[in-house]
Amino acid sequence: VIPGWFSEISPMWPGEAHSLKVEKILFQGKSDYQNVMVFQSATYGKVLVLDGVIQLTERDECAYQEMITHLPLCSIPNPKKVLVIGGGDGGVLREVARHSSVEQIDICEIDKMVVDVSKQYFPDVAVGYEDPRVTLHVGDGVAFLKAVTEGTYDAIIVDSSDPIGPAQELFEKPFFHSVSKALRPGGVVCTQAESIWLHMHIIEDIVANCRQIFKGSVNYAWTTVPTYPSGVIGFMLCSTEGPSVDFKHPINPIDDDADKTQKPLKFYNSEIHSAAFCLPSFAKKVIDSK
Ligand SMILES: NCCCCCc1nc2ccccc2[nH]1
Repeated sequence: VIPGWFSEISPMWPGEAHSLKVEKILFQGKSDYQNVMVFQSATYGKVLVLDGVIQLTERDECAYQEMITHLPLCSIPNPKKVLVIGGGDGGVLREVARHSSVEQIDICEIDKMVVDVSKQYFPDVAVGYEDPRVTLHVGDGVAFLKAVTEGTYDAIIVDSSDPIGPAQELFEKPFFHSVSKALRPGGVVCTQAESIWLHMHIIEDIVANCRQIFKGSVNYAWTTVPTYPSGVIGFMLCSTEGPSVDFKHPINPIDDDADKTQKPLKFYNSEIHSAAFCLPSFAKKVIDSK
């Protein structure tokens, strides 16, 4: 360990580790589910770390939060009821709130400490909780979805950490099945779907499961997030049988929809929406063949 530096060492990305220069450790705790740490970095603002894995930094969180939210919500007309699984930092809530058609935002986060730490150290991210449409459920997303009435939601966003730890079940087939049942016909789901450089096997399994369960569209998109391993992270976009969804061409462009009281978008726009679905050949070969 180099003094003054945090290195993201994990068996999920063997032989490599992204490092950030640490100015000051601001919080360290252990919840019922994971170790939670916040530190002030030298160049990426404050950083949230769960079990040694970087979850967000103030400097680049906009890329991930905006893409995971607007890729699904800009692909359907008038989303009204939205569910967020995970995402305890509140950043996805902040982005969902930009859509004036949305009437109800439910969030189910398993770890209360993540919510409390985000509100204390990342106010510009946790601002999402202030929207009156938001209801927070602290609990396991798997159990929450089992209790949801069929066809309730227009969109579900699964903002999970990685498959090692509390989020493991959110990458498995039964969970995708319960997501499908909770969505209306032509409803959409967007999940955190790892890195094409590091996790092609995980992605292969997710795509195969999604194609079996979601009878609408199934697409993989990706974006750049400098502080995630390999500097990229992907998203699984799926729709249920019903009114067709073309994820690659946004029909509900947020560019002008943005609510004036909120800060402008830093990353997402309709061009980068379409570009996100362009894949390198090694990934296309696996994803399009499943
Ligand atoms: N190794 C890539 C990890 C991606 C993590 C995405 C993410 N960031 C989060 C912050 C708080 C709660 C859930 C979260 N999920």
